[in-house]
This record gives sequence, C-alpha cells and structure tokens, in this order.
Amino acid sequence: MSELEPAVRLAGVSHHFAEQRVLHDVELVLARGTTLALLGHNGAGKSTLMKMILGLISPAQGQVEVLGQRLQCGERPTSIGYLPENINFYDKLTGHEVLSYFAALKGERSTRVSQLIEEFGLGYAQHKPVKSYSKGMKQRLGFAQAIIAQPKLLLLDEPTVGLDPQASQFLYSKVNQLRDQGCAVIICTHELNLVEPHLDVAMMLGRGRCLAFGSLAQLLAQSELGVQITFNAIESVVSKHAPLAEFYHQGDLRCSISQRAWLIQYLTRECGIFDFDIKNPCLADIYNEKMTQMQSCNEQGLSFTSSISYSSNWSLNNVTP
Ligand SMILES: Nc1ncnc2c1ncn2[C@@H]1O[C@H](COP(=O)(O)OP(=O)(O)OP(=O)(O)O)[C@@H](O)[C@H]1O
Repeated sequence: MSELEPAVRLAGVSHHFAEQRVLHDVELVLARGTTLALLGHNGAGKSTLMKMILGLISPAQGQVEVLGQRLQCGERPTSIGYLPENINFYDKLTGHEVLSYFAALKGERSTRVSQLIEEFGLGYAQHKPVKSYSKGMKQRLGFAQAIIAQPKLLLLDEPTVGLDPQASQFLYSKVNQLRDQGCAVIICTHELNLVEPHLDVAMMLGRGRCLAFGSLAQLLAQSELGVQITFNAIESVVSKHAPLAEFYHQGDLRCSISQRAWLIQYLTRECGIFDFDIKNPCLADIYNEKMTQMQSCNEQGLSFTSSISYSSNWSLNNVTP
C-alpha cells in the first residue's frame, strides 16, 4: 500500500435498496491528511456512502478504493476508525473495559487505554458502567474507540450530537491533530457551523447525487451568493461616488465574490473608507442555496447537478483562503 495513494477513491458509485436509488454515480478522490465534510439532507445517502467506504455495503455499480485497496464484495478495509451515529456499547461494561476490549481487538497496549481515558477526561467515570454515562460521555468514549489504533482513515457520523460546546471544540481539535498527522477524516454532520472552520473540502449530497464538491473557497466561487459590505454613513458615501450605486441594496453594498477585491480597493482608495464589515456567505448559506436549487429543479422536472470539478491529486496546497 503506497502512502501516495489517496485515502478514498470512489468511481461511478451507484446504489439502490430494492427499487429505490439512493446513490447516483458518485465520484470522489480524497487525499490523505484531508478533512472532508459530508453534507446533505436526511435520506441524502451519506450513511450509505460511509458504509460503502467501510466495506459494509458493496455498491451496485462503480468502484470503491480505500487506502490503496480496491474493495471486493464483502471485503473490509483495515486501518480505519469509525464512530457510528448513536453509538451503543454493552452497557454493563465500564468505560475502561470497553476501551480495553477494543485495544485488545486491535492489538494495542493497555497504556493506550489509560492515555485515551486521561485525554478524553473520562478518568472520573472509567470504572463506572457505561449505562450510567451521559450521551456526551458515550460520544467521547466512542470517539476514543474510533482512534484507539491510530487510523489512517477516520469516519465520524454525527460526532458532535449531544456534545456541549467545549466537548465539540475538543473533538475538532483532535480531528485537526489527526489530520495533521496524515489521517484522512470524513465527517458526516448537520452541524454546519461547527464543521466549517475545520474542513478542507465538503461534498454536498442531494437525493443521492453530488450537488457540490470543493474547498470553501471553491464552493464560494461556484455559488451565486453575494458578499455584503456595511459601514457608517453608507448612503452619503454612495451618493458622492457614482460607481457604488449599482452595488447599493437596502442599506448595504452587495457584490459577487469576484467583485469583492475591486470594491474593497475602491472603498479604501477612492472613498477613504477603511472601517467596514464584510459578511461572506458561510457554509450554511451555500448549503441552503444548493438544496433550494435542487428542489426547484425537481419541481420543474429538471435534473440538477452543479458544475463540479474533481482533482485527482487534491491536496492541502489547493486550499486558498
Ligand atoms: N438498509 C436499508 N434498506 C432500505 N433502505 C435503506 C437502507 N438504508 C438506507 N435506506 C434508504 O436509503 C436512503 C438514504 O439513507 P441514508 O441513511 O444513507 O441517508 P442519510 O443521508 O445518512 O440520512 P440522515 O441524515 O437522515 O442520517 C434513505 O431513503 C433510506 O431510507
């Protein structure tokens, strides 16, 4: 297995359950050391895609390659960590026993268990049965279990559900640490604000199709959403500088991403305005735009797939701020 191989390669992956098609021709190349946010509405096909990467489901069509291994029917890839949605353990076991079990299963030493218990702040409850754990404690235990064997690919299904804000920040700091060590991470989540600062690329699925893929900068560039610029006494500045009139809309200046640099330069150089607020569209705005476009295409009986560019050698160098 070469370290240069991408962590995940999906080629033309489609799937159906009985008559229902749940994935349509999905393509993905995910480099190592990259965090992918897998987004989509309920029933979009995210968990099905995760299960395919785990080797739990074989696609009806297409190929799945994980860490350089092309998965054949029923084959499970190795070096993967997985945190399922709504994780449940045998609840008469203590937290320490649960982690010891997974450590033994994966050939890890008992010192790794103590290290994770300490790191995840579960020391005070390690000898209590899991049935006495809160949702957040179970989630932390589940995350510790997923990374116990230092995986090269980590899949997290709704990892922050039930976590308090500090625990979510801690989880993402661990994700970033693993990513920096070369682990590829796939996070399936509806908590877009939480994942936004930590993703390298996002894939948006809608009714089993990939609606958008790319870094935040690439998604923004593909989007038709505007940038909003606000400052004091805006009306009087606009009235004195005619080129601003076309951008003025209900008390703000609105422009496209591509016009943003020009407009800022104009405000500073020509108008002497240096104190302004810029609101760029966030991940949730882009997500809502894609979902709305998909719904309106469906209502009109059209098929919606945005222009998606995939890079076969996608790396962190491709991320522009
Ligand atoms: N084992 C199964 N048998 C039949 N249908 C299934 C099965 N698993 C999933 N589906 C269907 O496939 C579609 C996609 O489900 P999936 O769980 O992948 O969606 P999801 O994007 O993860 O949704 P959510 O955000 O609600 O978790 C849904 O319509 C679901 O009902």
